[in-house]
Amino acid sequence: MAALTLVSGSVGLITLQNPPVNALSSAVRQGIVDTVQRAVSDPQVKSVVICGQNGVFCGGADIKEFGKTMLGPPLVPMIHTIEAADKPVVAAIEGSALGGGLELALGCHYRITHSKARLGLPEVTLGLLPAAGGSQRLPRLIGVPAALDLITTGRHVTAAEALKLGIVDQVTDQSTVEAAVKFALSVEVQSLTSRRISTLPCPCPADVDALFEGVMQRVRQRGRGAIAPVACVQAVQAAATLPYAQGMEREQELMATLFTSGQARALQYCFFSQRAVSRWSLPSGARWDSTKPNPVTKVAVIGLGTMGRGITVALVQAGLSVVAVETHEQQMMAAQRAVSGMLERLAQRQGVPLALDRVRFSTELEAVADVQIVIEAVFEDMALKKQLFKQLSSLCPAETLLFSNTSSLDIDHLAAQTDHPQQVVGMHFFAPAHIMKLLEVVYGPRSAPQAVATAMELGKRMGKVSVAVGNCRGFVGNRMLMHYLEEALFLLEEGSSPESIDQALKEFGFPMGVFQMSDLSGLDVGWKVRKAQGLVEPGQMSRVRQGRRYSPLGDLLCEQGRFGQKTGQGWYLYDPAGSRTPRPDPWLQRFLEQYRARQGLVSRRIDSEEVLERCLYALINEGFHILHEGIAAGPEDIDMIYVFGYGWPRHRGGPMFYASQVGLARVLQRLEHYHQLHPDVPHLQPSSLLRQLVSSGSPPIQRWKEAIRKPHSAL
Ligand SMILES: CC(C)(COP(=O)(O)OP(=O)(O)OC[C@H]1O[C@@H](n2cnc3c(N)ncnc32)[C@H](O)[C@@H]1OP(=O)(O)O)[C@@H](O)C(=O)NCCC(=O)NCCSC(=O)C[C@@H](O)CCCCCCCCCCCCC(=O)O
Repeated sequence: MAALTLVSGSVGLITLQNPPVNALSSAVRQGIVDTVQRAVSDPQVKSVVICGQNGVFCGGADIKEFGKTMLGPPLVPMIHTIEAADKPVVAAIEGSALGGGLELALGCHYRITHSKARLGLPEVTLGLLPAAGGSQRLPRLIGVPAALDLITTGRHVTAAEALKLGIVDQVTDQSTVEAAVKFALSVEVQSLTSRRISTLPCPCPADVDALFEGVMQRVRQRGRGAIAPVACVQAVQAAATLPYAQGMEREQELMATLFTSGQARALQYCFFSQRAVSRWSLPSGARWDSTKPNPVTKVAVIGLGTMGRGITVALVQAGLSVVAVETHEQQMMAAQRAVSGMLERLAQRQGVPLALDRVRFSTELEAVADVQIVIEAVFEDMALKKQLFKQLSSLCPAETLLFSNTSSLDIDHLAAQTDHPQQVVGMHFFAPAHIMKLLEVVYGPRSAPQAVATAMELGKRMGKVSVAVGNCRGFVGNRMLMHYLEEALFLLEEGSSPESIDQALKEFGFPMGVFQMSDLSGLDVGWKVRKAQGLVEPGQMSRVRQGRRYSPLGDLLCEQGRFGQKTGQGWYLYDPAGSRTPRPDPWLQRFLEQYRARQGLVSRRIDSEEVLERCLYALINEGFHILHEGIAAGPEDIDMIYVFGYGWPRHRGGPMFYASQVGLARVLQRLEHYHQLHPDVPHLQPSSLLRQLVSSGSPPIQRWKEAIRKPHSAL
């Protein structure tokens, strides 16, 4: 909806009314068309200001309408009518002007912006392009290079940058609407000829062809198979080379391809899922909207290795006071230097004051006695963590929350060491903890809802996408990953190579393949976990352990001291040790040949389809088990964990969304096929939830939750 009022005697003020972000739903578009028509034909109105209700100009087209029958007036002619008006139209931008919102503002003759507003054309992040004239008007207004940057990255700019680029005409710290009304009064009699952006020529640099070639190459590389950035470049190219009307035709043509694509559906699913996971619920029925988090100002971090340092930095950046504890003097000094350096670099990069005074370093555990939350980040060793939780329980007041940064250890065992198990929650950060967006918040059966609410809120303050998950071995992310890794090893045994497996996964859209990833994180990490599980038998080649197929390949490499990048050798060669560029290793090829010969394995050719099916469907199948057990509340939770923590290509929506796009029946059929071939691999046996969903007609992903009847903790 939109309302028209007359202000200051001659200004028609149009207010968009569609909370929370004034998205351009069909009703809003109709409201704009009606109010603009009334304002233009009203002789009392000499100029027009368009603003948004509640401090937000407009968040763009209503994404919820995509995929449905489009009703109401279309955006393009609506914006053309505004631009063609013979009375000056001023956009008063507060909060956000994004996507169609900015396109609407570009159709206006002037733009006045509040200093705290953000502007941008983020359509590419939704698998689209700015198709309400944005791809044609923005380059005409700010030039091709700057427009290419904004449109292909979707990044938001501040009001100050928007002014510098020439997107807006004025920035104000005061009331934007008042400033816009004043401005409108001042331009009522001025000519509008040079203010209609669509009529302007598109300023191009001399080497425009080379520019497009370079940008196209970059977006293809960065996009890892995403089609929208490529279409964005093509649309801007049309602006640079064609008259406006033909450019618009090209914009619409490119949009038509994107609009119905699977990638757009996946990216829009990610947009809503990212927001949905903050609305957590527990099997007990406790929920985000009925549980208040504790107020938090001071947090302690114990253990200042790589993870502890990253967590400390993230907390300081969130504005919290931090007590950072490392009981070994020398390690504490090294950590202090490292954390200070990280904070200094971040302050410099972000142009904000250095906040070193918010961290106090200590070697005394007693220093944590007055904080509201303790985050334990010591070495991943159950005995060590148990002992620490026992100490913390006697040291801290009953109301202190005790969080453990663990990637796989049982939260219930840690809670059992304390007098107040309801205060214990797991916080699985991903390295580097001050950069990676994902946080798994792990609740046990005894965790209090308030403790979970506080952990989720803390994650949000640190800028994380926090996902609440139940307690089980590996939680959600690592539990699924285990089968992905195992399948990759089995494929090696059967004849594949690290290079061809990694290549297939990179072509799928992962930033790196499974073997490159293992080399980066260190092969010794998994080795330690397998040792703790009793799976490692030094020097042994047996391929059945604990009653199921097992590949000792990783253990054999570790026994040779090949731990990956840090030792210069792993699945690849790194020269010098610590270098990040993997090179195929002829030694490994010989080693695999000898291994297969000793095991009596006949090598066969394995294509990329099999690599993807075996690795990804094994991972997805575990996702269905996790959903069935209630460890994750819904498929969105799993998908956001994979998109934000494991490099799953966002344009494929996450593993569970991908399964829904491939078709559940197809996934089930392929799993059945591979399980028949490999009956000693239990993780290839299709989950009963998958079977149930297929037999109920493969409902859309939004309706899977209806099939999961009784969620519960696995432990
Ligand atoms: C705006 C924000 C920055 C605000 O952030 P904040 O943190 O304050 O709040 P939240 O993000 O939590 O959001 C609150 C709430 O609002 C929902 N929401 C936000 N934005 C939208 C939106 N645009 N639409 C709908 N809903 C929105 C959000 O989901 C939250 O609700 P929830 O219940 O989920 O908690 C921030 O929200 C933000 O960044 N928003 C998105 C901004 C954006 O990306 N905008 C671009 C939208 S796409 C667009 O504008 C496209 C246009 O360029 C062109 C459209 C032309 C269409 C023409 C179609 C032609 C097709 C032809 C094909 C024909 C094919 C054929 O059939 O042949």
